[in-house]
Amino acid sequence: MTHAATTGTIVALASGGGTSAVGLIRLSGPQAEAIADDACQGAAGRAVERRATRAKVRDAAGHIIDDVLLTVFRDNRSFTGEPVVEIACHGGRLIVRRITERLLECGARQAGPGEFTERAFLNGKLDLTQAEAVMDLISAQSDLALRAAHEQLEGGIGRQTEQLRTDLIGLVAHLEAWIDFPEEDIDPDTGEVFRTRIAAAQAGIARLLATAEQGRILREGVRTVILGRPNAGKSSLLNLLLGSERAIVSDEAGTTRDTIEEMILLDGVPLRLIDTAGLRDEGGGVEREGIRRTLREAERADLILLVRDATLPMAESEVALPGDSPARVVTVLNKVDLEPHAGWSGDPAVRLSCSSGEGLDQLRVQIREALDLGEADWGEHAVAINTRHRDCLRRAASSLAAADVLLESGQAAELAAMELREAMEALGEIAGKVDAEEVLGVIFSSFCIGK
Ligand SMILES: Nc1nc2c(c(=O)[nH]1)N(C=O)[C@@H](CNc1ccc(C(=O)N[C@@H](CCC(=O)O)C(=O)O)cc1)CN2
Ligand SMILES: Nc1nc2c(ncn2[C@@H]2O[C@H](COP(=O)(O)OP(=O)(O)OP(=O)(O)O)[C@@H](O)[C@H]2O)c(=O)[nH]1
Ligand SMILES: [Mg+2]
Repeated sequence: MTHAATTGTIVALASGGGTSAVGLIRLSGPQAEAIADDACQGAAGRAVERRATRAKVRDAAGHIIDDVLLTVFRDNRSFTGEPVVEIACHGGRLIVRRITERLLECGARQAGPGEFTERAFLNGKLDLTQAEAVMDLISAQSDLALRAAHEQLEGGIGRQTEQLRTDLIGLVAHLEAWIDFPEEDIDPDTGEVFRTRIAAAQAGIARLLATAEQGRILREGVRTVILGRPNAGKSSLLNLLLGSERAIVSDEAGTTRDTIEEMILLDGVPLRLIDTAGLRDEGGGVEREGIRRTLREAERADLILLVRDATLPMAESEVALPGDSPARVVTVLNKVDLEPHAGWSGDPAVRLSCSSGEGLDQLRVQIREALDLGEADWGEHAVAINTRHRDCLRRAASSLAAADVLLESGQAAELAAMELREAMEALGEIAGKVDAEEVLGVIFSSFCIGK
């Protein structure tokens, strides 16, 4: 989102950029209706609000640019919370360009990235987590990701963090009143009561933080790295899981030189599949660089599919996994359609033939099990925080921990109050609501100081 002051009446194409049956151009700002009237001979002013109205957009010389449907949103009842006019035109590139140019000529300016949503935020229609959810909705690649984005758009995360912040406001108010007005008849809660309330807030933060991993998976996919010796069938496995011939497969060892990434859905869970260069000790130049990249991917993996060749004895590189990756591992014995090597030993999770597809269902089951994505975690109310929320929550958690230590020592109430305010501020950043006046409001309304 832009952070420049957002003023004036902005215009932008709201629909996709290519050629389509209909394109949607949005105008938002104080002059939206007047500008649309200029371009459409008063049709916007005559339109009933929120009702599609037929109109013609004309250029300065009076020539028709297009036959359109206008929708006028008045009294700030709109997505952005300010006057909006939407123009549904024919979706040709030239038509869209000419209409946009005409609206610019009539006094609109081109919107910056995210500026409509930014205005919705500034006008209080959305909090920051909801604005982020709009972006998540648009980029969702799976039904689960969509559901999580909808949950966030409904205000789930904003509500939860605001509740935590409200609890802290009460706590800070109480603590500061106690510090500032020791002679007043304020119930001097003992440090223990304060600390119990801090512990409750910490538990709430921990619950939200625990969804970060799920949020990352929803947004980026499970990093699934396909490892194995050259020619084991790694690229064949990528292609099989994808259902298309994405990677080059050949009987020449060392075919894949650089990593290849593709997203797939496994029972609705997004996996980012990463095909790698085969691991072996010899080889030089390009191949060695390929192996270096493979090792780096292995270190960052959530899941490793270790592909072994059933027709060969186990190689040195297959005995131990490279590095000390924390990833789950599923061992796949490939080429089971061929005569197995007599000396093959081990207990693979899956016996697979990339050539025939035999064992693919079993592989899916094993991946699902290795990921341990219980149904409950991915159910209806999938709240999943993003990295910005995580960073704010971590800051809040460390301030709360500091406040707790100070209160435990029993003598640094002022410092503890400062830490609590820091925690509140960090929480407030999540929904974009930071307001120091609120604490004062609570002090004076609930404690009647100076009566
Ligand atoms: N034509 C069109 N379709 C769209 C959008 C849009 O801006 N225009 N949206 C853009 O993302 C999404 C829908 N989101 C919207 C959210 C709020 C309001 C709105 O008019 N809010 C008013 C009135 C509320 C009501 O009557 O329910 C308000 O909040 O005051 C409109 C669309 C997807 N589809
Ligand atoms: N019979 C049989 N051949 C297979 C199977 N899977 C792969 N192959 C063959 O094995 C050879 C190597 O397959 P690739 O998928 O290119 O192997 P890779 O692990 O990606 O190899 P590099 O990229 O060189 O590391 C090709 O000739 C494949 O057709 C299988 O299940 N059965
Ligand atoms: Mg390959």
